[in-house]
Amino acid sequence: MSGFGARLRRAMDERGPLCVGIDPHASLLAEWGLDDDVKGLERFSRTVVEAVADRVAVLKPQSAFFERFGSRGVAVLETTVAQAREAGALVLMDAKRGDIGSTMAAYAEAFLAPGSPLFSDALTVSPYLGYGSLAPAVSLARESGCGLFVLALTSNPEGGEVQHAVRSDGRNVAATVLAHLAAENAGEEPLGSFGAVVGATLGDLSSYDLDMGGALLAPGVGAQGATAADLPRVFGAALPRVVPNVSRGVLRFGPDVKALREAAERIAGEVRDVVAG
Ligand SMILES: O=c1ccn([C@@H]2O[C@H](COP(=O)(O)O)[C@@H](O)[C@H]2O)c(=O)[nH]1
Repeated sequence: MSGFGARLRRAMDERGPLCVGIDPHASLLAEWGLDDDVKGLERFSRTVVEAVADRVAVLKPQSAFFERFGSRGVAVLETTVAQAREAGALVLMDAKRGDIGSTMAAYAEAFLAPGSPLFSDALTVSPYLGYGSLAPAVSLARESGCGLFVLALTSNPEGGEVQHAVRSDGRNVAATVLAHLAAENAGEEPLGSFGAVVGATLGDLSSYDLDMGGALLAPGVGAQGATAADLPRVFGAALPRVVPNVSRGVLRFGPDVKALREAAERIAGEVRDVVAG
């Protein structure tokens, strides 16, 4: 199996760069006419996989919405990951794990060790216990051919108080995370396996060096107010490495499989157009 960066590049080239989120909010379950229980969760997730897993590059289950139901919700998450991978999508597990190194090693095994029930192509992680605390996840990802997406500049307005904080060397925290990622990806072609999460909602990011060799997961398109048309202004020359994420902006069209598919294809088309210039 080739490394995650190479697989992601291939998927983006073949299918377009869109990532669709599987976020079974209680409000969406209700809108879909489903009960807010494990059966509703299972039906919701299976429907999203059926609608888009054979056509988008990446599916991103949001672990929180599955964990909400305890072990039975996590069992649905396991099945969802397996079904999505089987249908040909790369699965990015959005669990935003981050802890001291020894505990981080266990989180990494949960999601990135081949054969683990939640084995995924990539995992979102938080560097806010110090970038070095992620080392066990970086090394297991390398061994397993998986990827990481490290929170750098998140899409929420509260993120700036931590991420824009300026260090004693004059560089801010987010720029430091991006510099660590550039080092991880050095020499990896055509795309490094260590991506950054950078919100599509953030406006002009030209003061940051986004040329860090990996993909930029860009949440915020749709329900958080960003559009495909914003992407060139936000990401500039890094645009060909951007993987925009849309969750509610697609999911609100369910439960009809055709309507979900059309919504994803419409946004994928808009993204393709802006990337093509
Ligand atoms: O900075 C971040 C990091 C992660 N997310 C996650 O992406 C989706 C966004 O969902 P929408 O419905 O498209 O708003 C969700 O799972 C978040 O936890 C993010 O929004 N921002």
